[in-house]
Amino acid sequence: MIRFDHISKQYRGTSRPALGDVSFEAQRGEFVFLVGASGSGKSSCLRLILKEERPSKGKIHVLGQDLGTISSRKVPYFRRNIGVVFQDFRLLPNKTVHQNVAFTLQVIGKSRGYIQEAVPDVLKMVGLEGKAQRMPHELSGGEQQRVAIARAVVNKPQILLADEPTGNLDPATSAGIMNVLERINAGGTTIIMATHEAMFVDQMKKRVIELSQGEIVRDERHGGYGVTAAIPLVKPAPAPTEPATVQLTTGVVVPVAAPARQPAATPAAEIPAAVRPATTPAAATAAPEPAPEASPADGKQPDNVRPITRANPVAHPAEMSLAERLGLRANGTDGGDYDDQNVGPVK
Ligand SMILES: Nc1ncnc2c1ncn2[C@@H]1O[C@H](COP(=O)(O)OP(=O)(O)OP(=O)(O)O)[C@@H](O)[C@H]1O
Repeated sequence: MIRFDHISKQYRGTSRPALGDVSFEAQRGEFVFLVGASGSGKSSCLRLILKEERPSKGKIHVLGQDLGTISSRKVPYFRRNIGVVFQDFRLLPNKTVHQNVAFTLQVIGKSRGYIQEAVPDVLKMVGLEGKAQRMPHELSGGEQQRVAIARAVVNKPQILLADEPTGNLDPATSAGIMNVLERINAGGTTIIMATHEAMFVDQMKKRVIELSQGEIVRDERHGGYGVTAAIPLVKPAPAPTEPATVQLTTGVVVPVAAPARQPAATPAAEIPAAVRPATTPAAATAAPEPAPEASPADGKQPDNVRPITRANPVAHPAEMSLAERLGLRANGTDGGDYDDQNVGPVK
């Protein structure tokens, strides 16, 4: 389904490769965690699978196609088989939940009737029934991510790529998102997820590929997070006397109140605003699945929020629109009626 054969990737202007001689194969229906320290090459792998980047060496096959042979004109068609979810949700802020999800289907030319049926179905699946007419700013961070997941899978892609989808969310909200992803995977969708979430990786016992400085250092069938991939939290959550838990659909019970990683010495107040999360997720309370998270009514920043910790923040080309990144339109083509440039976190 996805095969990397001796892939190296060196970005222009850099002195060392982001990926060096990476080979792996993911089978249909697998759930694969990509773990590794910041800058180890996880996002680069996802971008290569999506053909957003080209390898410097080696061959990549996705869904039976050699990506090197797909012309730029055909890339949007290729990407229709791949859903993508980002850490920062990337919803269209001026469109309702329904319109955000319908967007995927409109761009690929589905009929109004099809869209009217498909969107409520997928919103129900992600636990957002009754929220179709809300605007993104009226949703909690977890709910916004559910919208983004609904948008990614409404087209029933064979592969879902998730780049730190819980990176801006507190543990309880993240557990809800992981449940949604597990359900999608149980339906047969292959999921490749880059993450720093030690807790879920440890509990879910899925395949784990660990990268270190662009090389695969571990590929375990039912692995855990490991020690080398850890990055610190901004601020430790208060230690509960009796940890709250959330049960994943696999039956795994995950503690939600305690942080999975080692706390950092830096207090939250000292973290510059620029590296704080762009959203204000709901408080870390154990909510029964699949109830979506409550919106943070008081506007207070929860204690156990992680910053967007990128050692080398790399922006995607500014000129690349949402539709292009979602694989719905060829790079640089006309935006048509879709106002898709104005994307990003809405809180
Ligand atoms: N477009 C780019 N241009 C130059 N260097 C890049 C580019 N994209 C990534 N890199 C570099 O490649 C390396 C791997 O980056 P990548 O984003 O794949 O890591 P990552 O494991 O996803 O990190 P994080 O956990 O922080 O998201 C880093 O050294 C990064 O600086």
